Formats: sequence, structure tokens, C-alpha cells
Amino acid sequence: MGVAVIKLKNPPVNSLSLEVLTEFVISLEKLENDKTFRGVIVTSDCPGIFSAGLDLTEMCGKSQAHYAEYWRAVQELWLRLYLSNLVLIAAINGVSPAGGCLMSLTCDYRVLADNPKYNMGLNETLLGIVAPSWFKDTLVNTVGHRTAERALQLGLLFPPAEALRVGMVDQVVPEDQVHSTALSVMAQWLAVPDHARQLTKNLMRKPTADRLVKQRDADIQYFLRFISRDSIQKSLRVYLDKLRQKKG
Ligand SMILES: CCCCCCCC/C=C/CC(=O)SCCNC(=O)CCNC(=O)[C@H](O)C(C)(C)COP(=O)(O)OP(=O)(O)OC[C@H]1O[C@@H](n2cnc3c(N)ncnc32)[C@H](O)[C@@H]1OP(=O)(O)O
Repeated sequence: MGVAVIKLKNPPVNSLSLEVLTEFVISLEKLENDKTFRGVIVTSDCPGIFSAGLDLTEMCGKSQAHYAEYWRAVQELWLRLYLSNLVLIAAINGVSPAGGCLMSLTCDYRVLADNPKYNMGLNETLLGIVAPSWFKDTLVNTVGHRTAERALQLGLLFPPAEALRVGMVDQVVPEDQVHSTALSVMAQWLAVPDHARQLTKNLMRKPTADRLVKQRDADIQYFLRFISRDSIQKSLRVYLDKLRQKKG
């Protein structure tokens, strides 16, 4: 039925490095242009981890030019996913904080494996950083304003039952059924004529995407100012050190 699977593979934690973002956009573009494909399942090849989100090492101790290039790539992937003409289904087979969660929220449907370790949410505040307005918009559009407000301020990571309750995911299934469930949901979505579904998706999502498109450069400048602050760099370093010392 013309369904591709994109399996993220950037061990150990599928962080969204500049290279991963760039390759993801290229793969999506190829699939969009190949009319034999109508749907994509987005999943992970790293056991227990869907994606650890944006690559913190890309946002720490680098040049302004690098930050700008990185942020543009983050924007580009979000825009491509959010407005994709393909049916996108996230088969979430691991933990998905911050950018990992955002990536799944851009999909049309989310199936999460029922494992209490597989938390998901936008936890940016716990790192001392702030989810940008378009991250916020994506969450609000999925779970509603009040749930998003509380989740964003507290940096909540939801275990599967909670994620389902607040509408962050559409289904929670046993881990060995995530892929088969994604496939059967895909069949349901592909039963709808493409042109009608695509126009409806556009109707729902374009106003949100347009807000970023209209101020993309300003958003990059804002990111540059924010990420270059000494206090933010310090927060990120402390957080990365904590992650690294966890093992020791
Ligand atoms: C325009 C307005 C201004 C905008 C401001 C900026 C907004 C930026 C928004 C950010 C969104 C993000 O996505 S930030 C990233 C948030 N991610 C996290 O908080 C997750 C952090 N990671 C974890 O919690 C765990 O690693 C894990 C649960 C995902 C996996 O745990 P596990 O025990 O399996 O693995 P380790 O913790 O031992 O990690 C292994 C290895 O990977 C490194 N690591 C982990 N996460 C990241 C990451 N996101 N980026 C880079 N590197 C990461 C970790 O340090 C370990 O490295 P070493 O092997 O070198 O020790």
C-alpha cells in the first residue's frame, strides 16, 4: 500500500544531530516526491529510546554560525513533518523527551509501547531552557491549552497511561504490537482519498506553520541570543555533565 518506514538510527540515544536532521529531511523529500508512497511510519532502531531530542552537544560551546545552521535545520524538519502530504504515524518504541516528543507530535497519529519507562513530553524547563512558541503550538494543538500550559511549565514527562489520558498519544499497546498497530492504523488513514485528507490536514495545520514561516529569521536570531547567554550555556553544560556522570 505504499508505506515506508523511517527508522531513526543514531546510537546511543537517537539525539537529533545536524546530520540526523539533514538526512531526515532528505529522506522525507524523496518519499514526498515518489508517488508510490502515501504513508510513513516513523520509529526507532535504538532499543528503549525513540529519541533523546535535540542534540545538546550541537547547542553547547559552538559558534554562532553553527547555532544558526542547527536551528534552521530544526525548523526545516519540523515544517516538513508538520505539513507533510504523507500520512505520518509515529510508532513510539522508547522514551521521547523534548525534541523526540515534538517529532512524534508532528505525526498524524501516535502509537506508544506500553512500558512504564517510555516517558514522553516537553521537559525543556527542567534543563533551564524554554520550548519555542512553535513547540508550544504543536503541543497545544494536540492536548489543548490547559494541559499544555501545565505540562510545559512543569516540564512534565508522561508515562504511557498518562500520555494516553491527556491525548498526547492515540493508542498504547504492548511493545511487540507497536509496529503491527501502526500498520493497521495506516490502512485506515489510507482508505481516505489523498486529496481530501491532504487539504484537510493543511486546513488544520497551515495557520500554525505559517506563524513560523513568517518569522523564521527572527526565530533564529532569538535562538542565537538565547542559546549564547552564559547562564543558558552553563545550564546545558551542567545538564550534560549530569547525564555523563550518571554511569560513573
Ligand atoms: C527560539 C527560542 C529559544 C529556544 C531555546 C532552545 C530550545 C531548545 C529546545 C530543546 C529541545 C530538546 O530536545 S533539548 C534535549 C532534551 N533531552 C533530554 O532532556 C534527554 C536527555 N537524555 C536522557 O534523559 C537520557 O539520555 C535518556 C533517557 C534519553 C537515555 O538514558 P540512557 O541511560 O539510556 O542513556 P544515557 O543517559 O547514559 O546517555 C547516553 C549518552 O548519550 C548522551 N545524551 C543523552 N541525551 C542526549 C542529548 N539530548 N543530546 C546529546 N547527548 C545526549 C549522554 O550524555 C550519554 O553520553 P556519554 O556516553 O558521552 O556519557
